Amino acid sequence: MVHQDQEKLVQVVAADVGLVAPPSRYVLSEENRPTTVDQQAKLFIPIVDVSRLAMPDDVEEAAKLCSALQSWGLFVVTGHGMSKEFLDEILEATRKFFHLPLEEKQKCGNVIDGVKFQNEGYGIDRIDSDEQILDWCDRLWLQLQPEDERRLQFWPQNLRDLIHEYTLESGRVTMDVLKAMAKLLNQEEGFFINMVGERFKSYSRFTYYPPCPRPDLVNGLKPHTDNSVITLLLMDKDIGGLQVLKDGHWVDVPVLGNDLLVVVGEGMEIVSNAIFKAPWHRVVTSANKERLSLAMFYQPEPERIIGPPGVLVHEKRPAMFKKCLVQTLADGYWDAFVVGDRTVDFLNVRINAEADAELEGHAVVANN
Ligand SMILES: O=C(O)CCC(=O)C(=O)O
Ligand SMILES: [Fe+2]
Repeated sequence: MVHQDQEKLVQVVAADVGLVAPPSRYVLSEENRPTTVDQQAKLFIPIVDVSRLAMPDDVEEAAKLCSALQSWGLFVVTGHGMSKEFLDEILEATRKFFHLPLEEKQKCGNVIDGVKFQNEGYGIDRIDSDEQILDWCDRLWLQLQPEDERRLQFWPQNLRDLIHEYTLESGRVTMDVLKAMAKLLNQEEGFFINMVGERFKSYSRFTYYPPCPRPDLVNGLKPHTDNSVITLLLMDKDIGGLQVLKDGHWVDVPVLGNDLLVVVGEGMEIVSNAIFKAPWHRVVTSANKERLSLAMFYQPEPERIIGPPGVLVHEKRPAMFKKCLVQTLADGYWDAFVVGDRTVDFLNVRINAEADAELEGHAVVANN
């Protein structure tokens, strides 16, 4: 059975004209409210031109990538080769989908026959208990790759061709980033790509954040790290909301226009032996504007066992994680997400946490 509130769309809750405050199910306890931000740091969010990363002699761009990954775990991507028109079309089609009548959207619903919850499809994230504080967002979650495993019945008609094309384009950008990250570690460019395997999985999460009468009381999306090797994020061009935790302070990620954002996921943290770290991030809402985002998550083949590779393990940097089946990480992610934990901690995959803390800022990377 699913939780009784599992089919309660936030968009429907938010549409109540008399609503002056969110229902208690969404209200965070005082200490967890998203009220404090570091106003200065956002000016320093790193920017990397992916088209330059492919140039073997572009030492400057590789150095920027290196510093971005080590200090933030995310960076703004320019030079990705996707046109403004194409990205606008995706965002517009996404907006159109979320503005469809509820019955239309529910044709892609993620609660099957009122009794079974699944990740794939349109709805809200999984509810496990009455105590769980819910996020102020609805989302459409789709599996994109491998292509022969797509379940098109969950793909909205108006988005199908666009999603297909965007999968190809964002896959290209992701592979370029993975190649450049491998080179930073003095490995050949296929190092991470081979680790994810040919039949790697990719998923999209289209998230819709309705306006909230009291943004100070709720999470648009709770603090989390991503279940991916890397995530490629396309965000609303009109309004910000994403925040990243940097050195213990929440920092606003600015509106990026046509630029994308790469976020390191926990999978990368494991396969880089914690040289690259997955940042905590969250989304805050606005009182008068809706917001959209589209995240693409890349994960290794589910039957693979991943762990820190031998070449990145040595006396000074012992293995920071146990070996783990990718499918176990993927399943554990949702249990961890519900309680606001990281998967590697929730599943006890982390070892050598102390060694990791000591090595902070002393990662071994190439200086080419
Ligand atoms: O809405 C956003 O900007 C971020 C979404 C996100 O973090 C996610 O989908 O994992
Ligand atoms: Fe995320």
